[in-house]
Amino acid sequence: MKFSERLYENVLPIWQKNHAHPFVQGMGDGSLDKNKFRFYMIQDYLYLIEYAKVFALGAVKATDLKTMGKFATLLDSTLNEEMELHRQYAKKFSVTLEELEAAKPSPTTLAYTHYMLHVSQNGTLAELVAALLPCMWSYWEIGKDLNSREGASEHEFYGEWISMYASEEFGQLATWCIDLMDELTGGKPEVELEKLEEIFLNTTRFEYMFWDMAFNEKMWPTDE
Ligand SMILES: Cc1ncc(CO)c(N)n1
Repeated sequence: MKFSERLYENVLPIWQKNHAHPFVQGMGDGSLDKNKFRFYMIQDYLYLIEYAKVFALGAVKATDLKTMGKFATLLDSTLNEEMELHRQYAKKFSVTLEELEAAKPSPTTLAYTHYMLHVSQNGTLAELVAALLPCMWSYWEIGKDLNSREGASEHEFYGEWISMYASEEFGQLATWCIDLMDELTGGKPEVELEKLEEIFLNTTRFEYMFWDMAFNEKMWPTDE
């Protein structure tokens, strides 16, 4: 069994919870409250600023030019394509770019991005890939799932989100990361694989928490 298949099997129950989450379901059937989506979009923008740095660190840790180039592509597509989607949504909500960048991260956004950056800065390239893989892979799975629903990708508001994450291009980037995970783990001892499994599980858990945070528009409980 490929290591990526083992990772997938391990977290499948959590991914099923992601797909069933009312935030995700609401994007699929178009019923999601736009204020919840607005909250999500701002937090996701802050998330992506930090996430992009993980790709930059991937380029630093890569040991060959091909891998380095691919991380550069991922960095570019995050900053200039994926975040452009968010900027377009922000426009629809009359949120300015200044407001977007000056927004404050929620505890979940802060915890998730700091965990990813901590692993990426202190760990091996395989650990960095284990941390970022659930992000790309689970969004692609959710995108494809929602895209398969009648009319979902044409929805006047959530259609663009669905089309981006279900796209061939996003899928190819996710597939590249899956293959890289398998390449980097070939012949690795079980103790190392278990460490990677735990990192993958942790960011998978954070993915679920991110949907939940957005649905509940959850900031610091101390400010409530
Ligand atoms: C929280 C989160 N995870 C993954 C992605 C996909 O890049 C995203 N945009 N946001």
